[in-house]
Amino acid sequence: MLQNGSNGITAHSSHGSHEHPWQSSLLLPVAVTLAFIVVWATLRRCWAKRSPKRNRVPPGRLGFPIIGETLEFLRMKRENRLKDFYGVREERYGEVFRTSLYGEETISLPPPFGNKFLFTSENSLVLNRWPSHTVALLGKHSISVLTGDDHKYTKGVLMAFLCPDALQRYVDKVCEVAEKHIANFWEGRSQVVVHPLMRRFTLSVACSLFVSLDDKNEQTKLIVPFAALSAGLFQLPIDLPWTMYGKAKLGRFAIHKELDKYIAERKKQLKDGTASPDQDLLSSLLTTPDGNGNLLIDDAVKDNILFLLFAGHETTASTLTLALMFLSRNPDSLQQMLKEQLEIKREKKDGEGLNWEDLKKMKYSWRVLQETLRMYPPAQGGFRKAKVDFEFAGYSIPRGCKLVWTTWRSHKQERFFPNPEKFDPSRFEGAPQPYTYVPFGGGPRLCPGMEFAKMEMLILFHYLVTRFVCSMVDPLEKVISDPMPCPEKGLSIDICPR
Ligand code: HEM
Repeated sequence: MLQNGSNGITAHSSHGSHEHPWQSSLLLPVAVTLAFIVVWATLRRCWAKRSPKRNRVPPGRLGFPIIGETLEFLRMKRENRLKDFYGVREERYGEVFRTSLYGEETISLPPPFGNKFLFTSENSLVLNRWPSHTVALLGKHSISVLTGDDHKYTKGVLMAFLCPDALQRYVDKVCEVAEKHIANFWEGRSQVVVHPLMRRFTLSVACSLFVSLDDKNEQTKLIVPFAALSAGLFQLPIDLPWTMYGKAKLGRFAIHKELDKYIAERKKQLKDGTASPDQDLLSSLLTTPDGNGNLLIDDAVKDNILFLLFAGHETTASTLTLALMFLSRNPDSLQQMLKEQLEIKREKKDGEGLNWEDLKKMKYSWRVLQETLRMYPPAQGGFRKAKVDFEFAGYSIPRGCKLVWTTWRSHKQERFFPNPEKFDPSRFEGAPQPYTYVPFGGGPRLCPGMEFAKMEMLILFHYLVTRFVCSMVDPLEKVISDPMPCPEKGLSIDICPR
């Protein structure tokens, strides 16, 4: 083969002229590029043919083969500039446009009616659909991946555990975890790095309530694997031990190993009566039968506990950290929050904890968190797949086509949130236009942990703002998303007792 190739090239020189070395060295790249273009054009034509009305496919740019526009998307996601990623394309192609993310053509629909459409068409026209490499990390039995009856059953089990009636029973426990956390990691210090501490706190709450795991050493074992899982979740899926994605897979493996232990132990306890079926989420998942009277297999229990521990701590840790950053930068907001929290504290006897009624009074504090979630939503959106061929805004969407909704196409838009770059909790005194404020998603996929997140964040803030005066070490610290938004260096703050 090699010989044939060299003959082909040397045939030129048999005419007497010596070829420049750059001429021969250019032949191969040119041929490869041409082949590339031909394959790419063919693939694009195939896609167009698959759609029922060829001329009504949404316009857009698909970028490079396979990679598509993923690298630009990831870079802008990291820099918190997804507003521009979507904005530039909207300006160029119109409200409904195509891009290519994680190896698949993807259509972006505009808020509010695109969000409404995706949230209300679940199961009839669209299905939830994560990229396959994300599924490999979250697990194929995880609620976030399930559809239809399997999804309904798992959501039912979770909601029994996360509904407001159940949440009221957890307030004491969360207060206890918050008090211990502050005593261990905040009191007696003059400076702390906030984000790792918030991660520790939210993981403690999740471990304690979801799997009754209170032992600090056992909880600590989960911190590194979860950090690896989180960091690799939205990276390019290159599965090597030293890539972010490869490390995330190792993280998942380490978490599953720990969960194997808890499940075996809990099954024993349920059998000998030392644990109850409604003790926590782990017991509920192990003992609640589905419509056919079947119990979940162990892999399904593991995937769901992993997802709950992940979703239940990374998102809230990001929001708590950024809310503290905004409060340090906005003394007026801090004063209003402090006033509200001190009024609640004044009504308490010494050592008395918070209760559900107290949380309802924290209206301004919740607006601070809502505004933080508007400006830096931990979940940038979600993917769906067309279940059947359908039309949207005059465009044909073929069955199997991937669709994306995102917080970034509405949260930072002047027309929905005037002066969108300004931190202004008072904008939540009224309700935002429907389907424009979507940090927790919507429809049947609405985050079931929304009220839980609100409860634990308000409780921690009560203790923090009433006990400490905080100021940022670097007031200009940049926020990056990796994958959740967070100050680049974790937010160092100086603290002193109030
Ligand atoms: C600030 C905190 C949080 C934010 C911003 C958030 C955001 C979201 C979003 C946007 C979705 C929907 C994704 C989609 O439509 O594809 C979601 C789903 C989910 N979240 Fe949260 N979440 C938060 C906290 C929590 C907590 C504390 C838990 C657990 C206690 C939790 C558990 C879940 C679960 C299980 C789902 C999957 C629901 C389903 O597929 O039906 N989340 N979350």
